[in-house]
Formats: sequence, structure tokens, C-alpha cells
Amino acid sequence: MANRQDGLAEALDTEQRTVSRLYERLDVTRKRAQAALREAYGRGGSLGTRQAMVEREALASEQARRVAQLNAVERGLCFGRIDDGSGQSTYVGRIGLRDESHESVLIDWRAPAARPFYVATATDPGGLVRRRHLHLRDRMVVGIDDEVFDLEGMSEGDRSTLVGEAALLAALRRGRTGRMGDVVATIQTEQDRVIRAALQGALVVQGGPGTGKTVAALHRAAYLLYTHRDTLERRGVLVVGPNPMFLRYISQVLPALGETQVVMSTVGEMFPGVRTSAVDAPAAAVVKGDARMAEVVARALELRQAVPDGELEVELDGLRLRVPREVCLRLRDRARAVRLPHNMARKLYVTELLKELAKAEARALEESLHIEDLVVDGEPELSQPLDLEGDLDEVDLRLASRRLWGEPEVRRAVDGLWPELTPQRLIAELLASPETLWSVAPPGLDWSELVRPMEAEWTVGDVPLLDEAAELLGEDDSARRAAARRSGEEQAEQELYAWEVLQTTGVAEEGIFERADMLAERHADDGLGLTTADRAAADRTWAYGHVIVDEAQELSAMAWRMIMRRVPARSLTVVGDLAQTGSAAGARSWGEVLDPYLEGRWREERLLVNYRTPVEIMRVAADVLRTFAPGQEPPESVRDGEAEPRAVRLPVAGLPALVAGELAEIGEGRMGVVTPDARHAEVAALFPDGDLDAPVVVLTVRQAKGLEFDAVVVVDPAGIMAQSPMGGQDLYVAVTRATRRLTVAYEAELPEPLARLA
Ligand SMILES: Nc1ncnc2c1ncn2[C@@H]1O[C@H](COP(=O)(O)OP(=O)(O)OP(=O)(O)O)[C@@H](O)[C@H]1O
Repeated sequence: MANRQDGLAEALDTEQRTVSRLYERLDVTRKRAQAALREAYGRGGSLGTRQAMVEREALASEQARRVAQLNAVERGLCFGRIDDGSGQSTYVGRIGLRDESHESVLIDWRAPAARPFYVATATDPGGLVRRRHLHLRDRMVVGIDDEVFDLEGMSEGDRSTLVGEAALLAALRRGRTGRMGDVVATIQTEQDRVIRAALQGALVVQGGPGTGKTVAALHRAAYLLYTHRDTLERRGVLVVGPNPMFLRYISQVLPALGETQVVMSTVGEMFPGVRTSAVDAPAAAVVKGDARMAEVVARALELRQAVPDGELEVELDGLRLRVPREVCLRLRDRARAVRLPHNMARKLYVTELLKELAKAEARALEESLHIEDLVVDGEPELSQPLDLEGDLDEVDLRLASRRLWGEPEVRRAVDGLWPELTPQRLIAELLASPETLWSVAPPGLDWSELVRPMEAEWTVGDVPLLDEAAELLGEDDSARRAAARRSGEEQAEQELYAWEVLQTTGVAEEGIFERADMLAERHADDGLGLTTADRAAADRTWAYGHVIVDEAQELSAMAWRMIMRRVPARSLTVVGDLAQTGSAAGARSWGEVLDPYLEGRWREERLLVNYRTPVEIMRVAADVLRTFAPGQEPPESVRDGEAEPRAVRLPVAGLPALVAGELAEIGEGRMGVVTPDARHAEVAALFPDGDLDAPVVVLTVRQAKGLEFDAVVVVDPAGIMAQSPMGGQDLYVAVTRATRRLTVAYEAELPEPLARLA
């Protein structure tokens, strides 16, 4: 025993020396990066060259990213060591570091050389004799876990330093903080396959609750950014999550891995200018999410490209301008034939219609003049009939068009036939008009579910419709381009002005005249200095290099159309569990949602081990799963729990006492109270307001999706089951949120799937 203790102390000592050296390297590297950042900011671009300014910005943001990354890896810099049969040891950490002579001293966890650390198993050690986990507190090595693959291959000294508990179980036992943490030190082999899958193509990661789908997907984002930095820093990576609470829950994982440039969004936030987490009733959600809604939106827009019933008539200064119906029809068909989005094609339509109105004006004028009245000296002035319309040349037409465009009556007439539309207006007016819905909905689509007042608030289900509309309407970006041109000219002017100011004030002589561009820059608002993530997040039409969709089973067919628009390269990671689908508009099979875009060209990885929920709780979950998916087994838990799950019969007013008791059991951890939608307010009122970091947080099932807590109280399970056609799935989600303790609180009867708890 003493020998073993000595061995451990010696091993800790050895590892401490290495770890201290690694931290020294980190300090040196960080100091250099900070100096480089200062230098990049201090460097002035040479006067007037925009290029220099852009380069300086790029350099500075690269250095800033490096400094942020070096700061982020301070905690747990090095967490592993692998020893191969030749006596060679390699240290694995959050980033790669080199010594002064450029020799690698720490391998980035994402580098190919680190892979054996994650994939070696007892049956297939891949040339390793030992894998060692290092546990650090601040910069101190406080523990070591060894897995020995080849005892024979180890020296006597090494053999005596073997220490017990598997790092994974230790990590899983830790109390929850309310935020997901990274798992670089304990990534499992099946997760490693997901993380390091190729960038190209679509990968589906299907797995039951707690199998690490989310955590693996986030590590995959970090891996892809490391391995394909050039492409992905330019094009960006988007992570789509189910709700804002979930995004907050996972928000610290990527920064802890040194990656701060990933865009995170929910479906309800993907249309610039609209932010919503409100959801439709299940029946409306199903119709709104149906792929046929694309046709509904397209046809609603076609209706806005109108032709008058008879002649188009515009009253102007006592004249009646008339354009025949056939002409209006021809103009509309011609504008449609150019296949430009509506708002862009409108320009063409307006130009043509104004010309027709100018001709109509000439005709009307002609009719209003009585030739026989035009008499000079008793003789008719004109020997032949007037032909004002025929006399109009192109220049006349253009001038007349411009004049007519200034007339409100003309504007009104044009807007009635081909209005300029925003997506918001098109969709709000469509959903508020049963007549329009009736006339554009294909047979079999229950459009009556969609009807609602004009001023209704946007829902998550509306966002893909808005996106669809935006695509068809197009942005009239001529004004923006003109502004960009102007700002280029302005920039040059500003610089010239600043230069003159500096010259005349004599400041230029003092050696800071290169500041002219900086002075000018302060006035420019042209996006310089924005990161890819900032620009991508603000731009609806941005094409991402890779998109990760979490809880992907919740997305409707219409939401998929929107996502696919954001990733034309079809480089996707789709993460979810079909057994947890809560939205009535969600997926029932991956093929059904992906094949329309990928025609079978997607691969699937399955994760089968549950790292969150102990065996005892998963028995309950299995009963629930069986009620709506007979024959399906939940994932297998790696852990036994500390307490049997239980059910207690008590009124809602008894919840605070129950929760207090549970809190006392878990100590430092976090608690979730999960309720049916309809009872959320009532239960939440019993507890202090709290976000995820609070000891207790009250959530609906939808909000709790993807989250986890040390202890969970599921309130009114019968209410959860009855709240939607997916009530069984909702209860399955609710009971699989706990890492340690599960209590079900009910008032009348325990629902059948929970009979085990009676
Ligand atoms: N390799 C690992 N090492 C340590 N912890 C892990 C590992 N894999 C998963 N976990 C932990 O297990 C828990 C569940 O992981 P995660 O939330 O990613 O699962 P999920 O499959 O997305 O679950 P759900 O479908 O319920 O949303 C998290 O606390 C996560 O940190």
C-alpha cells in the first residue's frame, strides 16, 4: 500500500513538472500574442489605402482571436497523456504548444496525433500501452487516472502508479452548474467518430436522451473550425438550437474550447428583424410546417401581381387615363417572365406601366380636345386629326413617366396591381384573410387552422414563412448598393479632409499624419471590423460553411427549407432523437425530412450510451417510451443512481416543501421543475424567478428540452401527457432530464406509464 502511495506521489510530481512547463509556455505564447495585438492596433494604414486598413483589421482580429483562445484554455490546459510501446509520451491538451526550438510539447485535442487518446480501447489499443487522465485544479495536478492497455509493455515503476477511478465516471458524478461544460478530456470513442467525421456532406447523429449528442455536436464545431479554419472562418458555422434557454445552456462550451466565432440561433430568431419563441397550437403548427405552405406563399404572392377586372382607369387632373385590360395582362406576364423576385421585377413592371399610362394620357388629352374648336381666323387649325400618342418619342415617354410617378393617384393604381411588399406584410395579410387562404391552399391542407388577426404576434412557425416570402420578394438592394458606393466616395472625401486638417494644423509634421484614415474611419459605417459571425448573423442570405442543427427532430418541413437555404453546400450535422419529437410538425423519420434535399446522400451515426441518467431512472423512461414507441429501447446508462425515483401525491401548494427537501439532498447542484404548458405560470409563481444558474428553475417541457439537472420534479404527468398529440414524447423528455434524482408529483392518478412508481 505504502509503495502504491509513493508511486502515486512520484507520478503526481513528474506530471506537475511537465504541466508547470506547459503553463510557462502558455504564458510566453500569450505575452507574444498580446504584444502582436498591440502592434497590429498601433500600426496605421498608409494614407488613403483602404486595402491597408482592411489588412490591419484582419491582422488585429486574428491576433485578438488568438489572445482570446489562449485565455480560454487556462483552465485544464493539459488533460491527457498517451504512452506508446516505444517509450514515447505525448501530452494532449486544449491547444497545441511548441517550445523555443519549435518542438511540439502539447498536442491540440483535435490534431490527428491526439486521436489515439480517444479511440484506444482494451481490445484495440492502437499501439498505446497507457492512457492517462490528468486532473488539474488551477495549475496544480491533483489527480491521475490510468487505463493500461498493455501491462507487460510498462515499466515496473509505471505499474506501481496505477490509479483507480475512471475519469469519465468522475466527470459524470460532478454536480451540475446550470451550464453545459466541455468534455474534451473524456470524449468517448463513438462520440469521437461523430466529432471527426468529414466536413463534406450531411451527417445525422441519432441517439436517445443523454447520449452526448449536443456535447459531441459542439465539439465537432470546434474540430471542424480547427481542421478547416480557412473555409469556415470565411463562411462561418451556424448552430441552431430549439429555444433561447437551450442556447444559454450550451453557450459556454465553445468559448471554453477557444472558439468564439460560431453563430448560435433558434428557428424563431433566424429572420432578421423578428425574434420570437411563441409557438402555435399543435393543429396550426402542423399546417404551417407543411411543405405545401411554400406553394401557399408563392400563390398568395401571385395574387398580389394583379390585373384589373376591366380597364385600368386613373383620374388625373380631370382626365381619365385608360389602359386596356389586355395591356395590363401583357405587362404582368412580361414582368413575371423575367423570373426576378417580386420587388425587383416591380421596377420593370412600373416602367412599362408608366409608359402605357403616358400614352393613355396622350389619348385622353386628344379626346378632350375638340378639333373643330381649334379654329384660327375662321379656318380649322389642323388639316388632319391629332395623334398625340403617336407623336410621343422615347424621351417624351420617359419624361412623362417621371412626372406621372410623382402623382399619388398613379402610385395608388400601380400599388394596387404590383405593390412593393415586405415579407411581414405579405404573410400577415395572408394569414388574416380566409378568402385568400381558401383560394391559394392546395386541396387537403386545412387552411382554416391558420386564420388569425392581422396584429397577432409572430410565432416560431411563422419565421420559415417569412423567410420563404423574403426569398420570393427579393430585396430591392439598389438603394443599399448606392449607399455603399456613396460611402466609398465619402470615405475618400473624409480622408482628404482629415489630411488637410492635419496638414494645416501642423499635427502631420509631428509624425501622426497616417492617422488621417483613422480619423476618417470613425465616421464610416461600412462593416469594417465586423467578424464573419457578426456579418453572417445579420444577413438572411448568408451561405454558411457548415450548419449544425440540434434537437433537429423538432423542425418542420418549412423550417428545413429555411435551414437548407443557409447552407447551399449541404455540409450539415443533424442531431436529434426521433423518440423525443415534441412538435406536432416535427420529424418522424430522418429520410422524410432530409431526402427532399439530399436524395439519400446522408449518413447516420448512432449514439447508444446514456451518460446523463442513471439506470433506475431509465427504467421509468423505458416504460414511457414503450407507450408510444413499442419495441424501442432507450439508451443504456453508464451509471447506477444514488436514489430510486419516486412519485408523491400532493397539491401544487406542496411543491415548495418537496423542492426544498430535494435541494437539501443534492447540495450544490441544480434543480429543474418541469410542468405542463398550462400549469407553468401557477407553479413558477411559487418559486423565486430564476435563470439556469439559479438553484431551482421552473420550465415547460419544451423549455427543458436538451437541458439537465441534478434533481428533477415532474409536475402533473397526466397533464403533460394530455397537452398535445405528442404528450407521451413530452413525458419521456421530462423524466430523462435528471442526472441523479427524479420525483414525480401528481394530484389525482398516476398515469399508466409511471405505474412502476406507485
Ligand atoms: N464523453 C463524455 N464525457 C463526460 N460527460 C459526457 C460525455 N458525453 C456526454 N456527457 C455528459 O452527458 C450529459 C448529456 O449530454 P448531452 O446533453 O450532449 O446529451 P444529448 O444526447 O444531447 O441529450 P438529449 O437528447 O436529452 O438532449 C451532459 O452532461 C454531457 O456533458
